[in-house]
Amino acid sequence: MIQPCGLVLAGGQGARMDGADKALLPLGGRTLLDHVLARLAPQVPAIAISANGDPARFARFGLPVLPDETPDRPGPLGGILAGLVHAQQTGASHVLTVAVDTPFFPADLARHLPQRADAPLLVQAGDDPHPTFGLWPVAVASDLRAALGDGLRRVRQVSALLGGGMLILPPAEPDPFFNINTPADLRQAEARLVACP
Ligand SMILES: Nc1nc2c(ncn2[C@@H]2O[C@H](COP(=O)(O)OP(=O)(O)OP(=O)(O)O)[C@@H](O)[C@H]2O)c(=O)[nH]1
Repeated sequence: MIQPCGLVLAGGQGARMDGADKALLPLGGRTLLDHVLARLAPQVPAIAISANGDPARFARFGLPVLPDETPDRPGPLGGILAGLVHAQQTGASHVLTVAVDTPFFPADLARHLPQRADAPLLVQAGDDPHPTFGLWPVAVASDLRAALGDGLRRVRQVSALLGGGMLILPPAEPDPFFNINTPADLRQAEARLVACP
């Protein structure tokens, strides 16, 4: 059975959130990163945080903070590549990525992982793809680096290039993959927490 290293994608510009560091935004008295780590920790043997900038802001979490491998090219792929390099160094075979702005993601996500995966598998719930959630074999690190060097930026595009597929989950209500991009999304998430604490 695959025992992936968990990787929280926590970089980005937060442009739709007025430039806020989304990982540290408060939701129900805890940060988004607290929520996501609490969901992920029971599902994987180890976790790292993927983000550029000063790692000291995440010091209290006591986890490795990985700068993007390609900081000059924004987007999750540079973070995923950093996660693959880190996982390789720790002896893990795969990385399971989750997005810090998606605090209600399934608490049983890892239960849906296959017995083996030689190419990336991106999560899809029903008909909706969620490419920041995925299972990546560390063996694709050099091909991913090459794809980034060729200027590719979209997770789905690169996954397809690497022979990847989809990890299909059943759709659920309320949507576990509701993600927080704007102040209005954050208010909606607060209301959801109040309705189902
Ligand atoms: N490590 C890393 N993660 C990223 C980067 N860009 C986005 N992410 C993460 O990928 C997920 C989806 O990010 P988006 O909402 O598309 O982008 P964003 O930059 O956070 O927000 P916007 O600027 O409003 O688009 C979030 O979990 C982000 O933290 C990046 O350059 N590096």
